[in-house]
Amino acid sequence: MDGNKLGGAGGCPVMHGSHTDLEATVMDWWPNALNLDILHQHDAKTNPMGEEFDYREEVKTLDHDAVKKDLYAFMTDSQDWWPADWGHYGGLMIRMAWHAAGTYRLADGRGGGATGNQRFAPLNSWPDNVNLDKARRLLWPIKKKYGNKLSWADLLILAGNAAYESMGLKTYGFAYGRADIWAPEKDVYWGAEKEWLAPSDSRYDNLEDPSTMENPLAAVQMGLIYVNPEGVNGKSDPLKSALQVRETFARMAMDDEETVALTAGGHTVGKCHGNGNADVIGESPEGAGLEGQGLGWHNPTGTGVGGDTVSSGLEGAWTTNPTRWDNGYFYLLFTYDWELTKSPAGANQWEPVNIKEEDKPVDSANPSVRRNPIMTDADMAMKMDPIYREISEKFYKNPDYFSEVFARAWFKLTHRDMGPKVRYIGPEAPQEDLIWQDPVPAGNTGYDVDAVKAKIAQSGLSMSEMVSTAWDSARTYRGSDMRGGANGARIRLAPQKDWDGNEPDRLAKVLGVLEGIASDTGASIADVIVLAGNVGVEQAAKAAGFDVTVPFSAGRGDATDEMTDAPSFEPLEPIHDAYRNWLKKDYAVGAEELMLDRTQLMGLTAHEMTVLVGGMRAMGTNHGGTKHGVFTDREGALTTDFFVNLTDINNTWNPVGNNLYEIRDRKTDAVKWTATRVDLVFGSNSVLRSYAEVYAQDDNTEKFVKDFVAAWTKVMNADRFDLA
Ligand code: HEM
Repeated sequence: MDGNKLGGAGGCPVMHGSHTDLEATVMDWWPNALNLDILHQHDAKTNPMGEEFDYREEVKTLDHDAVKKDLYAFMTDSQDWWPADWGHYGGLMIRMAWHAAGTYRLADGRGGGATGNQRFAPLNSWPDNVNLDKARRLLWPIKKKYGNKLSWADLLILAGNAAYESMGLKTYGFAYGRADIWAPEKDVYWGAEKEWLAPSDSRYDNLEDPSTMENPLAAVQMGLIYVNPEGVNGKSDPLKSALQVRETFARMAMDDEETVALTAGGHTVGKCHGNGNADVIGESPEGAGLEGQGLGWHNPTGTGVGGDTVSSGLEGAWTTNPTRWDNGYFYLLFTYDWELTKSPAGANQWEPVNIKEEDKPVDSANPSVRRNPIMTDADMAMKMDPIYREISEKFYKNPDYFSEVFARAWFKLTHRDMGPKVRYIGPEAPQEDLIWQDPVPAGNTGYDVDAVKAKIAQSGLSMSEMVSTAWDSARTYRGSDMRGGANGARIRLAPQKDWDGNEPDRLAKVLGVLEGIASDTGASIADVIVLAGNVGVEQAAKAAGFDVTVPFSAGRGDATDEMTDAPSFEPLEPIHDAYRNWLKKDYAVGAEELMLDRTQLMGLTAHEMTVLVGGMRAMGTNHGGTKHGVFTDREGALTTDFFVNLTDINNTWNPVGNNLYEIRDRKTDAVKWTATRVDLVFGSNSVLRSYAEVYAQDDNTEKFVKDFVAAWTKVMNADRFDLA
């Protein structure tokens, strides 16, 4: 091994000559291995605050009024090292907040502004985030002043809100509660390209049809937040841009009206920066030298800042008064014809024909000069696409309506990934129920839990029916945007009730019984579903010789169809745990990756996933009505048989097609059981096998039952933010 691989022959005792191998990981040698690391990111070891620190409690002691006052003053306190355009940092702060929130995508709930991930790679160095490093650094004195009481994640969004307010918009509200992460995320898939801004083509089956973009991606090119401002693959054509804008915003759960409001409202203030040569700009923060101290994109030409700034490469403001919230965007868009031109940096942009001198904005650094306003290709789409045009005209005619729609869409953009309203903290958190928050009414807590459990036990439902229904109800939860879960009992409603993976006929029968018990006892259906699962688990533990009571807290509520934005629940369908693939008989190679992905979204560790799968197999709760994967002759007992049989050296494992395996006795060749591909991963992957071995050991059955009950309880309560 080359002992100097980390940096040559310098005298630094810490890094040079280190024997730590930072380059070749297991994943590099065996790229098809399961990357369990995604389950263990944001480990306590990366967190400098320690486990006792609870940001969500700490932020309640923050002096909100003082922070707001400081932020308003900050907006017009221009610093020489990065001067504010027109003496106002509003545009820059809003772009920063939008880029923090705008990475959110509905398909997997990942991305978004709830973690402060913009501080880390790759986002801190994305080509689309050029010079947002300056925006965050400008905010450092405020962050420093309020310290642990104010996370970066909250501050980035709050700064965007304060910027709008200081320019005259009445915002819809703001909620605190975004705890910072302390290391780059490992689980977010941003695309397979190895080159920044590689052409869009590889992301789409058909570039002409934006709906064919690879899921869960939402941005059209690697390193962009959404679409290319110069047009599809940099080729100007507003109608084609419109199609991409529509698809990418839909993937963030925004409809056409919200999309027009956001684009127009975003570009009502601030400007594009491209007054120079984009080719000479230095490395991004992650690649820049130590002397950059975390800042990148050094611009060696002119002053390199202020009027000489190069960010996107486009140059100019969209409106006549770019530091004021007004209707100027639509005024200019509709008053003038626009022609395609080039910015000083050579980027495509649109400029007005024969614009009146007084409609031109003044130069951002020199108020004695007026400059042409500009539009990006996406802005032109707001006028050229017939659907967008109709909405734009409506906004143009009714500025108050525009302001109202924008304020709500901005709130949704910046809060959607925070989960239910009960998680909002602070005096500006709006009280109104909004459908995208997945509202659930408070549930009854004053009923007799033991009486409900007794009725369930006597109902004639099988253990498998009880456990499967509770699991199916809870497993939609994902920690990436805190949606789904057992609360609300949305498994009774479309679309969940019709998902193949929920076996609609069985589900309807089980729900019929459980709904009857709910109405007899006053418990919510959501609670009864979970209690039924708990009864099943307790019975299974008893059959294995253990008396356990699964912890339970009452109070889940029952949502209605009117409270459910059905289309936005579709992405929660559990294809990721491979059940649907299984039912559709295309049980793909790679099902274990899908299971891993789901496990991560549910917030479970590899160890919890192992005990849950082992326990579910022991209880015979397979989906699809099959018996595949039941590794036990004692079905229905919460034993460690899954692990014992999986690790038994007297067994052989033989593929029998469609990713099924027969388990045979090595000596007699008799078939003992059948398993799925996902089951076998727990015996073949070296890490998962090490966990399986723990439970296969003779003395660890009691530990297994205890660990299973803990993991089960975690899943059933993952969405109970009201208990926090
Ligand atoms: C339709 C998709 C969008 C495209 C293609 C787009 C494109 C751009 C580009 C090229 C810039 C110039 C960056 C620079 O050179 O400094 C920019 C700036 C900006 N964008 Fe967007 N944008 C989009 C949507 C939005 C949205 C939804 C918002 C907020 C709601 C927003 C807010 C801003 C702001 C405030 C600036 C000005 C930054 C400054 O003054 O420094 N944009 N945008």
